Amino acid sequence: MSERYQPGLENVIASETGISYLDVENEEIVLRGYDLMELARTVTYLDVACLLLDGALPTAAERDVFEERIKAEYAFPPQVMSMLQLLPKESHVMDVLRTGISALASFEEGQELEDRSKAANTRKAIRLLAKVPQIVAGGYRAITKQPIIKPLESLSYTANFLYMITGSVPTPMEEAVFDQSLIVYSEHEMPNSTFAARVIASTQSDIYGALTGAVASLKGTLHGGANEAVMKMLLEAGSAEALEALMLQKLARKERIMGFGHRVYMKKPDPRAMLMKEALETLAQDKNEPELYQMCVVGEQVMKREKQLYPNLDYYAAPVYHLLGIPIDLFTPIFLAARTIGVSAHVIEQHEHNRLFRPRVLYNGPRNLHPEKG
Ligand SMILES: CC(=O)SCCNC(=O)CCNC(=O)[C@H](O)C(C)(C)COP(=O)(O)OP(=O)(O)OC[C@H]1O[C@@H](n2cnc3c(N)ncnc32)[C@H](O)[C@@H]1OP(=O)(O)O
Ligand SMILES: O=C([O-])CC(=O)C(=O)O
Repeated sequence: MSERYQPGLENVIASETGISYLDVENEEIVLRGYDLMELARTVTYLDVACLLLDGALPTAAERDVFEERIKAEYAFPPQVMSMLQLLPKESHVMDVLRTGISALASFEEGQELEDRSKAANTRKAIRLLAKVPQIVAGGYRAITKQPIIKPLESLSYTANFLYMITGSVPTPMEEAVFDQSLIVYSEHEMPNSTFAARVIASTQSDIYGALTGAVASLKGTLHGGANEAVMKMLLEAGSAEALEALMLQKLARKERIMGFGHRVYMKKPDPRAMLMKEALETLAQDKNEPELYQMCVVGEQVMKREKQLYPNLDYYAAPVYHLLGIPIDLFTPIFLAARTIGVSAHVIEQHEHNRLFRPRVLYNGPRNLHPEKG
């Protein structure tokens, strides 16, 4: 048995994969052979979803068929939505999402839930693509006692997702920015949530269980939960000067600043953050909110100066979502909705080339104790 122990499994190779790889040295996020940043600038989220599931980019006609397959799965079990409506309004939307995804599993018919074949897992991934955004938007509306907005099939997948959240059909520019954010959130090699999903899938458990585990992982502020924390910090500060002061106070108290640092990029920029920074600049101009962009840039400079830390995706995705009129409580759930396809691809791969995850420990507890007799 290897005695090498890496706390947090830092730099440990946990799996072989053909899905994605962070080539930090060359500042490239490789996604099935493509550069994620190039994909985000040139194709749509559904193209990337197809690429993740099938291993190849679709033609325009194939992408249309894929979109139709998703829309054909828009029908949502009313029992699940009624159940979500019973949850207390204080519930975290990630908990609502966890409950909703878990409950959806019970509505798979026949042997479908237990079928681990690639074809069956792909069908379930497509159903999840259709239904997870409805749990995000509808679940939030359910607990906040707002009317639930049903999907509009005449809208694109991405425009409909935003429409179900805000109640307004997005402008082409809003749709494009939101779509780009979904692409950059879609897949990222082996983050904690994907690892959790693969560990669960490795017992031959089903895709819903694996995704439910990923939701629980992604909720934490050291992972997906950071995007909500970022927006709260930006709103609390309210101006560039106040943000600088707030960050310095937090750093003096040895607190972490959400949206900065990354286990893999470490002291290098997260390319996705830079793309969202561009999107924020464009959106801020369009919405006549240049101060928000300026404030974020100042925050970035402060962290570079004080800690040599760069922003991660969550730092710039948060203000983008804010300007799109999305409530903060939905930021992390949207991350999960976008990541559903990446996690699904990993579950499919895990089931196809499975070996049970079962590591060992470095035991540091006592030994040779005995219960007292009598
Ligand atoms: C899309 C995503 O999920 S990206 C991640 C989103 N999460 C966040 O933004 C949360 C804030 N960031 C962090 O907490 C960390 O950078 C993590 C969890 C993402 C990565 O952490 P790790 O790889 O475990 O690094 P670790 O926690 O060992 O930090 C290394 C050093 O950098 C410091 N550091 C790292 N991130 C931050 C931060 N955001 N603010 C302040 N200091 C930080 C640590 O305090 C530590 O300093 P020290 O060596 O003086 O003690
Ligand atoms: O890779 C990670 O550890 C976290 C992250 O950025 C992501 O999941 O997008």
